[in-house]
Amino acid sequence: MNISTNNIESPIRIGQIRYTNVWPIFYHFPFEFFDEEIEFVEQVPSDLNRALAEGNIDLSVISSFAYAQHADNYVLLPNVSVSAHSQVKSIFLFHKKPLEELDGCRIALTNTSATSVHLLKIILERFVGVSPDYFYEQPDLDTMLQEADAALLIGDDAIKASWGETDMLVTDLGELWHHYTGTSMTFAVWAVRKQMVQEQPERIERIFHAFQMSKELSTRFPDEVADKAFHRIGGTKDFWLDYFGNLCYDFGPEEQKGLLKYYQYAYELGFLDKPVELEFWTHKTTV
Ligand SMILES: C=C(O[C@@H]1C=C(C(=O)O)C=C[C@H]1O)C(=O)O
Repeated sequence: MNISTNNIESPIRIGQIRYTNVWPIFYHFPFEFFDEEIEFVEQVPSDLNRALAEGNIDLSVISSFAYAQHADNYVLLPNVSVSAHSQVKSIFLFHKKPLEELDGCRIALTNTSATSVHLLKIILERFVGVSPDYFYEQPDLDTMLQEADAALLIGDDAIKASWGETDMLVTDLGELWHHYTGTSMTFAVWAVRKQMVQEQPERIERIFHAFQMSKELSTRFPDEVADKAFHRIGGTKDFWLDYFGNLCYDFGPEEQKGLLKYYQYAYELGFLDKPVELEFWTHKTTV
């Protein structure tokens, strides 16, 4: 398909999460076909969630929880997500005591997340049966644990903290969710403001295909992305091959089922105002 064009509209502002987990979807993005039509904004998930809600960006990878909060205003790009069928390997609770003993204890939550903080609350309240006191903090493990019995980190902060010496218990939230529900978990989705779909349908279609192209190339040639991660972030190339290979970037029926289960629990526990359905962009989308 031809994804280049000439036009005079203002650029579409696209949000990119500042963590390695999204690299496969951005690494081979064909910027050369877009020239000055798009602008990339790189931030942590909580900032992108806010920027998309406020209309400061038009299309973004965001926390799946943030999609649920604004589902009326967004459509989802199909066939792309950041999901895990069990272990996610970059969303960890570091804790000084077993989960069952965290009732009434203080838990520090990274201020960069929306999905994982609610996932933790759902799991602890609904499945483990404890009610800790939560507070938000910058993602620095040492500082967090000075004031808390447990700390939740996501993304590269979690990966780097897991490489350090720690006498803590370390729990992978993707694995724990799978243990209790038997389903996968979707942490991030690609959402577009409906207004943008209405104003620039043709560009959204080309951007969708560009992301799909990047995803396909990264899957076919995993070495390149793993190599870049190894040089930029550290660890070993094998670590990153395993990390990217373990994450699921699809958004098919299985991943949707897991996410809808999460939304249902979030609604039942009062974290969401109303039940949520998934609405996908198609090239025929009208709003
Ligand atoms: C897999 C991850 O998924 C992420 C978790 C998010 C959240 O908790 O809100 C948001 C986007 C993703 O970056 C990760 O950060 O490690």
